[in-house]
Amino acid sequence: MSKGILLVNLGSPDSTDVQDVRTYLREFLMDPKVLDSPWLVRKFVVECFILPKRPVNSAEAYQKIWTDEGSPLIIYSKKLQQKIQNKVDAPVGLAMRYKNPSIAAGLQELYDKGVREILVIPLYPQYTMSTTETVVDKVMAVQKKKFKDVDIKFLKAFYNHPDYIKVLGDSIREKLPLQFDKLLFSYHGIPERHDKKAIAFGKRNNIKVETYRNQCLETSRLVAEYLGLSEDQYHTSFQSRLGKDPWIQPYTDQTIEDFPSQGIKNLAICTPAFVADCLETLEEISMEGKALFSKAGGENFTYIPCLNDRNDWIEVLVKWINGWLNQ
Ligand SMILES: C=CC1=C(C)c2cc3[nH]c(cc4nc(cc5[nH]c(cc1n2)c(C)c5CCC(=O)O)C(CCC(=O)O)=C4C)c(C)c3C=C
Ligand SMILES: [Fe+2]
Ligand SMILES: [Fe+2]
Repeated sequence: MSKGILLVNLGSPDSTDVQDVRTYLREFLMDPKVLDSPWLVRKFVVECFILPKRPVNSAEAYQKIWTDEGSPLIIYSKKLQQKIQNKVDAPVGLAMRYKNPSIAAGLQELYDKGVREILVIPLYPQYTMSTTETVVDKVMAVQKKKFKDVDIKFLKAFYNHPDYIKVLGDSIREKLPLQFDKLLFSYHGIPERHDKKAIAFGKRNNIKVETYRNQCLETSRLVAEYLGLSEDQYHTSFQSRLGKDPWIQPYTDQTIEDFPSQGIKNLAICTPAFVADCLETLEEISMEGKALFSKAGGENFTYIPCLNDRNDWIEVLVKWINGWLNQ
């Protein structure tokens, strides 16, 4: 049976127009694995409280990072796909969980090439319901509807995989200034409730489930160990919270604001929940985070880019893919 690969990332709006941002946010936030309240409550909250105003602010934020070629997240994901395609002997597709290119289109393209066995690679190092799980749900729903004769496997979360830790560590070492007071690992946050649900699921099914927060802490610990950093040289925090519910802590914005008063004036920051630079890294951290730090009295702020299309990252993905292709 012919094998193929589907890389899946989160997705971006089709353009920075408010209306395109609104449709993107509607699809994203109506996902029950993202806003996990009952459908009617979710619909009410999204349509009445979020969609009237947020798309205007989000569109403005997207305009700051958008390039002539489009959204950085999509551009880096396409580069990743092309570079991997040049190195593996099987079709490599690309899809986004929200908006375009859709998961249905990605699967269709592979199907049209005769592929009947697919390895889906959710481009998220850490597993949680709003990352890997929603990709699995969507792929399986489309498979059930349109591609019943296709066998699908998923790459596991790789937050602690030695190959990933090595490339992440190397990418950080290359950009880490000689003098820095703290290296901050800032991960996308999630509501605390999502981790509690994961724990409850583990207990019900008598299996060990690592919370998303613990996976993030473990990524930081392993990278720090790889780089030979002591505990007081690095810290972990969580960004991008939405709504009034408690999200996993500590929060990145508060952490950045508090650092200068603790004598941390030279800050380096990396964002390992994202394999590709995107709105959350380029605008929220590299621009807004830097401004917050400087306003609070910080002096030097170094943003360390995501893995994007680095050659060593491509080599790792190619190694994992070949491992599956040669099974
Ligand atoms: C990397 C992991 C991510 C997790 C976990 C995650 C959870 C999560 N996100 C929202 C709400 C929003 N996130 C937004 C942007 C965004 N989120 C991720 C990744 C994760 N999200 C990425 C890569 C991006 C950037 C996309 C891009 O086009 O560059 C946005 C949109 C922007 C905005 O309006 O702020 C929202 C909204 C929730 C509620 C959530 C967990 C429940
Ligand atoms: Fe998000
Ligand atoms: Fe954000």
